[in-house]
Amino acid sequence: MVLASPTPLRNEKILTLDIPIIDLSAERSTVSKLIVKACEKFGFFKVINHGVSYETIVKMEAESLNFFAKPAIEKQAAGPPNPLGYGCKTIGFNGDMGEVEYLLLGTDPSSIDIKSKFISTDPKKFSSALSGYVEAVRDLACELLDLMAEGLWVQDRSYFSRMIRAVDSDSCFRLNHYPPVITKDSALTTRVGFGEHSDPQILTVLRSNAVDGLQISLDRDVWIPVSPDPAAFCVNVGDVLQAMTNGRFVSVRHRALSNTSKARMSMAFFGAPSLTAWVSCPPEMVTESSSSPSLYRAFTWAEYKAVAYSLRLGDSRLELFRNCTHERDDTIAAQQKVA
Ligand SMILES: C=C1C[C@]23C[C@@]1(O)CC[C@H]2[C@@]12CC[C@H](O)[C@@](C)(C(=O)O1)[C@H]2[C@@H]3C(=O)O
Ligand SMILES: O=C(O)CCC(=O)C(=O)O
Ligand SMILES: [Fe+2]
Repeated sequence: MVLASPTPLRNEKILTLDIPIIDLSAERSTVSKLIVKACEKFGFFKVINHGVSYETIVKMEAESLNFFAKPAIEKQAAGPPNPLGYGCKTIGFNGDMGEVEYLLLGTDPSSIDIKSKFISTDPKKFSSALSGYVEAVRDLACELLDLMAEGLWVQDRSYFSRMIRAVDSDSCFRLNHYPPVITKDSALTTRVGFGEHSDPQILTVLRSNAVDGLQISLDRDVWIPVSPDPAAFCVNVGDVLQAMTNGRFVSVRHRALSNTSKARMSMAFFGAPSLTAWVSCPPEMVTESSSSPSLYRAFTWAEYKAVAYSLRLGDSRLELFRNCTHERDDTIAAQQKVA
């Protein structure tokens, strides 16, 4: 397997080891065990033979390419990202910046139809490509969540997937475009496209073109490049799934660096609960005795989302929901010091 070897940023180490690749056409109980292992160890894995058709993917990719190729003034008509819409370089509302432009979109049919008018000169074509893609990756996300429930011996197999399937689920979709970094002396430079963060939702399903840039961090200042594979989906555990598995699955910090010569494009589906849904563990994940006490207090997705949006991209938010008050107070104090 060919592994990406980008230039490390200052004081950082790069580890060349790839995340697990899981073949979804293999035997179900084997697949579910492998997924659980990957979510515990890396919080990330790739899936192949995932069942999403090539046609669905290329249609969406073509729409994304068309949009980002437009003149800046036309792209701005789909902005600003408050929080949905087109954004360039600014990420969120608290001063984060990156070498990226993006479109953040809702996944419900009415929001897709409304926004498409500002995105494409053929809104029907855009909204059909987007709804087809979103439906396919949502189904994939739900299938993966059911496999996780099976691997964790959670009796209610749709405990996790039901949240994403809800008609009022707050799932969203993001198209990212990282333009090539052009320097006068054509020297090799690495820039941060999308800074270090964890995803707040349940599960992220990401597909990128063949340009590298995605990296994950299991230890501070140590980065593992994820080699790009346009035929696979890269899947990662979000904060809410970490909470719902009582910390067994890890929501791992990741970032995207921009490559010097080629543009990276990624498309990410973030599967989320509905705003009013309560986030809590299935009974199998918690024991009253000391072996697995409940690590996080129950919260609604609306509450968690509000906290996420009030913080910086790289802030640790799930810590603020821990049942152990001392650690939580320490995190708040440390974050207030930095701000
Ligand atoms: C700085 C921020 C951008 C973000 C909202 C936040 O306040 C913290 C989480 C960020 C993130 C990361 C994953 C997704 O790309 C995203 C859409 C999300 O739900 O949380 C972004 C948010 C964003 O870009 O608005
Ligand atoms: O572009 C990528 O590969 C990463 C994007 C990402 O992490 C995000 O959109 O949350
Ligand atoms: Fe992310």
